[in-house]
Amino acid sequence: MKAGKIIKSKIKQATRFIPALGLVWQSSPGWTIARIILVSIQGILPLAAIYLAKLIIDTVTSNLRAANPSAAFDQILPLLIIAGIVTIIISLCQSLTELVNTAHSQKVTDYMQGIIHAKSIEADLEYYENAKYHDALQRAQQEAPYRPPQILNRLAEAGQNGISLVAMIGLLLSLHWGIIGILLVAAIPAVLVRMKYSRVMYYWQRRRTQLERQSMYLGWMITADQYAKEIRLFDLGSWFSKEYLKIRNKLYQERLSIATKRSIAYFLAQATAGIFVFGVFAFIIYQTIQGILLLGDLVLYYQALQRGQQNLKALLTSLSGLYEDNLFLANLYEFLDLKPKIVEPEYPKLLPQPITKGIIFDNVSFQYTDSARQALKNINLTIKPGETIALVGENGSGKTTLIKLLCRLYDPTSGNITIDGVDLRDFKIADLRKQIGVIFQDYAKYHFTAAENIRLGNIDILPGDHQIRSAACRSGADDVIQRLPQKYDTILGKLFAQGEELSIGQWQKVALARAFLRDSQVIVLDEPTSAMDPKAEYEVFSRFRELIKDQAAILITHRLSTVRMADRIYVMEQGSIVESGTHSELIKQQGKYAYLFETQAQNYR
Ligand SMILES: Nc1ncnc2c1ncn2[C@@H]1O[C@H](COP(=O)(O)OP(=O)(O)OP(=O)(O)O)[C@@H](O)[C@H]1O
Repeated sequence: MKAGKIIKSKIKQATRFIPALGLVWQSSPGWTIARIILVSIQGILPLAAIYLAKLIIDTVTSNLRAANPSAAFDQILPLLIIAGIVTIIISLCQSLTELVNTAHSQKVTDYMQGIIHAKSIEADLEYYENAKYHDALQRAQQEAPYRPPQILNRLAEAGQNGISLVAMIGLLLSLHWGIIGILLVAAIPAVLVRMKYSRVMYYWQRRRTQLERQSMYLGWMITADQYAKEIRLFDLGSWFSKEYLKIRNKLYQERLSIATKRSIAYFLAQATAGIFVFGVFAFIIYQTIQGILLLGDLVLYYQALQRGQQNLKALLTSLSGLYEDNLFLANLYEFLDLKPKIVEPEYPKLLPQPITKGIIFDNVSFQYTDSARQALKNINLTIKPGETIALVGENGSGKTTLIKLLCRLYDPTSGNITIDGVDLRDFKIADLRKQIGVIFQDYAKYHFTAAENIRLGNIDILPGDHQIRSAACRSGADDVIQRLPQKYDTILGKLFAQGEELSIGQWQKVALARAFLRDSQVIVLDEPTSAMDPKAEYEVFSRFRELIKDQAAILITHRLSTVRMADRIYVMEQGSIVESGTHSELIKQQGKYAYLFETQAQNYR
């Protein structure tokens, strides 16, 4: 049983390249066929060229002292014409190959990128917070664009060289059977060297992915706009650059050491092969001098030997390259085989519209993978339809984590979350997320137009829809946008031409408009006004109920003055809810909330 499993997994490993060919085919069937046809023609035509050369030389030799030279030339002329045509076709195929390869490569690259994008979108948020995922993604991105088409090329080359080789072997067998053995023995050491160093490189690359990523990270920081201010003010540029070079140098030394050993081993293998082949050359020349072979035969065998050796070398190179590709394809499949833990239910239930009883957290606990502590402990919490609740608590107390669970970015480790009595895990993920409009404190800044920035909150509405402006009016973003040169058509951020940079508070107003646009039953705002000026913040919170219409709302904020209007306030501490009630109830309790509120209020007196 165990042996059977091992054999099965070995076969799976050895045939990894087959699905990769499927990917190449799917990327562009037309270009794939064109590539195969060209490669096949290029495999056969050189044989024809050699054979024509032999025919021409033999005809010339037999007519050397012909009585009628022009008749002899007439005999040779058709052969010359055919040889010329073959040469032209070979050149044509070479040019077409360049064209086909350029077009096909782009198709495959884009197709593979599409697959990686789809997988990245499907992946759980947890993966993005995990270094191993980033390693796998980096390796997959390295291999995806070129390994699959390379496999196709290698197979085609192997086929091409295989065809030529069979013909050459046929020829050389008529000379001496031992020559084939010599050719094989001569070529094998180089193949073994190549296979060995493919493995060494593969495992080295896997070990070093993280270091490669660290260097990329440093390189990115040096060039990214987010870091430009601090790098200049703290004078970090040269230090980052030095760290970057230190890592690159380490990688360079290690890679060079492997490459040097590989070159030496490869040279020794090739030199051995060369000595064998020269022995065979000597044998052919000796036979010709002895008069056993004709001059045409000498040329034929000489070329057949040379070509045969080249073909065999190329064939074995393709096969060992295939071995290498097969090995490195594991990097791609490792990424493509990642399975999301947040899965769709087999029989999804309809999400209630409207929600009547509410959302209930029932004894929910949660621990991040690889973390020693529980981020949430026995959370019990209710959000009734149309109600506004507030979560307050110190940094790291678990507020954002609670929201991540509500949106099923993670599932609870124990306990459950229900909507009208149905577990969140029983709804289609998209249906659930459609009903929750969330803006996290690290909201996205899209370098698109202002209108698109808001519309991304609900891409089901049309680009020119009046709801975009009305959401902007509710968040205070309209005033900002009206002052931009192209108003709602102005590109935000400085990444693209004619882009206009906003202040942090202005970006936040745009993000808030995105949340208002979402046609959801629940709105979750994680520090929605942290960067806004007091006037803007006042405008949002004094009209909050009106702004969110009949949505249920969850507010996370450290500014306790803004949570007074909440129907219920939950105070969190180290993953637990330690107090809950209305503002006045909590003030009366004289507990944690009252203390925090008093402390903040004192600062304003
Ligand atoms: N992806 C993660 N992996 C592991 N631990 C995490 C992860 N995200 C957060 N944590 C930990 O979980 C705890 C709760 O974090 P959370 O972000 O929910 O806090 P918060 O109350 O929202 O804090 P803040 O007020 O600073 O936004 C913290 O101790 C944090 O270190």
